[in-house]
Amino acid sequence: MVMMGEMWNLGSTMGTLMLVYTLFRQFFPHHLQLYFEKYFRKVSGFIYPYVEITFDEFAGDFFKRNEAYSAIKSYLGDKSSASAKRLKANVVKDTESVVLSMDYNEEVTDKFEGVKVWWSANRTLPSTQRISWFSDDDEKRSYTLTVHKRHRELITRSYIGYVLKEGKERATRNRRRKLYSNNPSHDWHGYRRSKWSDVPFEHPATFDTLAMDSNLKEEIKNDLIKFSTAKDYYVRIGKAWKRGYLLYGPPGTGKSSMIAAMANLLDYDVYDLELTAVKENAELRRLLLDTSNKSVVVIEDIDCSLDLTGQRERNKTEKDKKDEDRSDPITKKIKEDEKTESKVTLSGLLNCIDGLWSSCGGERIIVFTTNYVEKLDPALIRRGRMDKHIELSYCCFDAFKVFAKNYLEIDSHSLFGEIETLLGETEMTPADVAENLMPKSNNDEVETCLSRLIEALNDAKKKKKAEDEARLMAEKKEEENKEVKENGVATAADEVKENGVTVSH
Ligand SMILES: Nc1ncnc2c1ncn2[C@@H]1O[C@H](COP(=O)(O)OP(=O)(O)OP(=O)(O)O)[C@@H](O)[C@H]1O
Repeated sequence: MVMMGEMWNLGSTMGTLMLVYTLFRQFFPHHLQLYFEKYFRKVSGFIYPYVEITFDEFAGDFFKRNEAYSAIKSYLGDKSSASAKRLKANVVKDTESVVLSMDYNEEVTDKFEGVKVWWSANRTLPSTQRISWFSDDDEKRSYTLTVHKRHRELITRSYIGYVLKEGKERATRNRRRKLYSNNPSHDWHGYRRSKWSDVPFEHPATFDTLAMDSNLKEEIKNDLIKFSTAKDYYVRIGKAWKRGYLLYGPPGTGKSSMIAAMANLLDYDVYDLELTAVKENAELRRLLLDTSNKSVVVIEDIDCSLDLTGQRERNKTEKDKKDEDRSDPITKKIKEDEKTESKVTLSGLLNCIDGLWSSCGGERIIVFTTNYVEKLDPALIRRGRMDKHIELSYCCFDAFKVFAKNYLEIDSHSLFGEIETLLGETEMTPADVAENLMPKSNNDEVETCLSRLIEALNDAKKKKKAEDEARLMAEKKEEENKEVKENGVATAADEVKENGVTVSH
């Protein structure tokens, strides 16, 4: 009877425990499970050892490390949503899809061919932490994979490869293109380091919206498409899979728009490199190495950056000087750093480009733009470095037709003839043509817009005529002065000859 009572007690205790466990599982299923598993692993680890494999963001081969880390991040992001249900989601392209990522200190489980593995995301902050508004440059991130020792072979041989492949595919599917720019930031010690920061790349320009000569447009499009699909070709001829474009022409002729159209056509990221914000060649190299495959690296107004005179000393006001005196040592260091001249040199830039181009695996395009091509050092733009030189010039009739189609939705109009003639006689940039064509109010009819453009073109024509006349006058005057001078000298010389007098000037 007593035995029965004891068994009953034991049974009811077990039953209660089971009930509590089930309720716990019901309300905190994931956390509880992971909690038990984690401690079970720790305890049983003495008998059945587990192995841990760590994937650091900045470890190993320079080009591969980021790729592997990113692939794991993207793979685990989806797993995290499935198991942890604690989502850190970024909405991509107006909720078309979401990109998920794993939280730090979160643990995610996965199964591969019946073998269970545990992943955790870790973050190590620098040892000397302080409250600062500076970026967290020294932060180290990694993923750790834990698996039972007896499955080590399977995991290292097959599973990791599978994760990297899957992760890359997911990342490509969820890819959200970015526009990177290099901003000077400061590490924990106050030293300046230029680093990339990004925003979503959403420039709407495409080759359809680009107003330019249609043959040239086709040629550039074909060139880009050929390049982007020519991996095998580049391998065969033993050259790095890179292409350089030099875009030149007056301001407002569409150089920036063309870069956006290129990136949109190829689905590439854009890195807008501000050379004057780069302190030295080593930093430039680091920035360039830190660009991803499938990217367009842009250096705008290369003529202005390439004197590489970042050495534009700011005129200090009295207030600046006082503030400087009062500031703490680190702020002082930052201010001194800001004043430091950019030591990037032409040869440094060329070495970086050529070095980067020959050592990176993936496809990259580099674009230089300038308003003054004649100012550039030939070494910088020689073929092989800048493979294609593209002149973007004043608006031609072909370009105008693109604007008319896009802005006014017309292919022809009775005023087109007049516009064609005027465009041939003037030099108006596409930016100005676009501005005149754009309807200024809801009541603006097509005819109003075209007439406004005709008026602007007529004004530009008159202005050009006046300028041409003034130039001719100036040239004529100069010619006359020259003649007078020459004649004067000749007369004086004749007189000297005749009188036998030597005149010294
Ligand atoms: N060829 C073009 N096709 C379509 N739009 C153009 C073109 N050229 C200029 N535009 C329009 O004019 C504006 C200025 O053009 P954009 O910035 O591309 O010129 P840019 O040559 O890069 O000028 P800058 O040398 O001053 O940087 C853009 O907003 C764009 O809409």
